[in-house]
Amino acid sequence: MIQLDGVSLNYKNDVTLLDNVDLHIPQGGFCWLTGPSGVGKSTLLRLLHLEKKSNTGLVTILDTPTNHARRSTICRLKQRIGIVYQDFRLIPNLTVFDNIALPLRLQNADETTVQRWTARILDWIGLEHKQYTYPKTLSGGEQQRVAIARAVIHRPDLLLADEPTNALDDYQVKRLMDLFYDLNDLGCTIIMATHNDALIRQFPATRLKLENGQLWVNNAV
Ligand SMILES: Nc1ncnc2c1ncn2[C@@H]1O[C@H](COP(=O)(O)OP(=O)(O)OP(=O)(O)O)[C@@H](O)[C@H]1O
Repeated sequence: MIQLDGVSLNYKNDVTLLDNVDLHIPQGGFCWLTGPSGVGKSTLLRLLHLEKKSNTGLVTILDTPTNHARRSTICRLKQRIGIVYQDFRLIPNLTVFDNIALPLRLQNADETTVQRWTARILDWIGLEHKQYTYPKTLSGGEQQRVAIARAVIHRPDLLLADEPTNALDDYQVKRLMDLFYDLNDLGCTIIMATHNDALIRQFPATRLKLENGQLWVNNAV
C-alpha cells in the first residue's frame, strides 16, 4: 500500500508542487499519473522512490512509514521498487548487460540467477546483440527499453514509470503494456506518468491528475 497524508512539497523558493495531498493506493493498484507539463509528476515519482523528501506530511511506501525510517530500511524498501526515469539515467560506464543486471546485483543475487534473468529480459527487449555495448551507442528507443528492463528485472513490488513509452513505437508500446499488466497481475503496484491520452483510453485504469498542487483521483469505469 502507498499512502500520503497531508503531504506538501516544493523546491526552495519555488511554487508548491504538492499542497497538503492525501493519497491511498492499495497494493496491486494500477494508476496513470497525468497533469500539465511542469506540474510535478516526476517530482512526485521521486518522492515515492524515496529520493526526495516532503516538506510536511507522512509518506508510507509498501506499508512502511518512511518519515523516520532508518537508512537501512529505506535501502531495503528501494530494492523493492523499480523506476523508469524520463531521461533513462543509464550508467554510462556500464554495459547494457550490467545496467540491466544492477538491481539483482544490489540484492546480492547469485551470478547464475543474474546471468539467466538478464539474458531472458535482454531477449524480451530484443537487444541481446547489444548486451556488451555502452548506453551512448544506443538509440533513444533502445535506451528506453534498457531502462524498462532494469526497472522490472528484480520483479519489484512497486513500479514507477515516467513517460516510459515516449521513445517506443506502437508495437513496443503494446508489448510494454502487456508486461506491465503481467507484473500488475502478480501484485506489483504500478504508477505510470504519461501525457498520452490515447494510451489511457486504450488501457483504462485509475487516473491521478496533478494540478495546482492538488492530486485528483478518478477511478476507471
Ligand atoms: N532539482 C530541482 N530543483 C529545482 N526545481 C526543480 C527541480 N526539479 C524540478 N524542478 C521544478 O519543479 C517543477 C516540476 O518539475 P517536474 O519535472 O516534476 O514536472 P513534470 O510534471 O514531470 O513535467 P513534465 O510533464 O514536463 O515532465 C518544474 O517547475 C521544475 O522546473
